[in-house]
Amino acid sequence: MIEQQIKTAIRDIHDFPKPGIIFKDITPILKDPGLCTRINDAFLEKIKDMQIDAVAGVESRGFLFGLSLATKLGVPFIPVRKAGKLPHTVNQKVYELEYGTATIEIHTDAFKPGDRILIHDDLLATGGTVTATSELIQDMGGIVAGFSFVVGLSFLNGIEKIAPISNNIIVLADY
Ligand SMILES: O=P(O)(O)OC[C@H]1O[C@H](OP(=O)(O)OP(=O)(O)O)[C@H](O)[C@@H]1O
Ligand SMILES: Nc1ncnc2[nH]cnc12
Repeated sequence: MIEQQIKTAIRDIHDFPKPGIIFKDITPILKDPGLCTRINDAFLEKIKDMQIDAVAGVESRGFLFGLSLATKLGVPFIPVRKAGKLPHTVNQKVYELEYGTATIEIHTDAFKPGDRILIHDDLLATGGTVTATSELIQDMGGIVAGFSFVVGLSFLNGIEKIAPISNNIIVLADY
């Protein structure tokens, strides 16, 4: 089963990037092309009835499967980047982190108003990053069609945070 295969591949790194955090390292997945293909296929099977016009992937680990999903679906990929990285004109959203704030940006011409967008990231923790992404997409006239994650940390209640935005939430491996 795909969930078990993902969990077997992922390694826990204790106290990274700071004391007390157990970091879910997905890089062993990337060394296994067969597993990457099965992850893509699992997403595609769950996404197929969502009528997606574009996939938005969140920097940086959201780019890994986000682009391959968009390519397989035959739709555009939208890079959602941290402030100052995108070269063309941008719209931006400032959001709260555990301490301080962060800013994400999307190119102003990344999609059309009314487009149905799947937001993809490698991991759902508190849901702060994808909530800010959703708000930015909605401010720009897009519709959040759903979310997809390789990993979910359900003890951080991210699903409760994002469910009011869209109930189409795909998590392949839940902790
Ligand atoms: O649900 P949240 O609490 O918002 O946390 C999840 C986000 O945190 C990680 O990204 P990070 O900021 O570490 O950046 P990276 O992908 O560039 O490593 C992860 O890839 C998600 O984007
Ligand atoms: N525990 C964790 N492991 C990997 N990425 C994360 N992003 C936020 N929390 C994380």
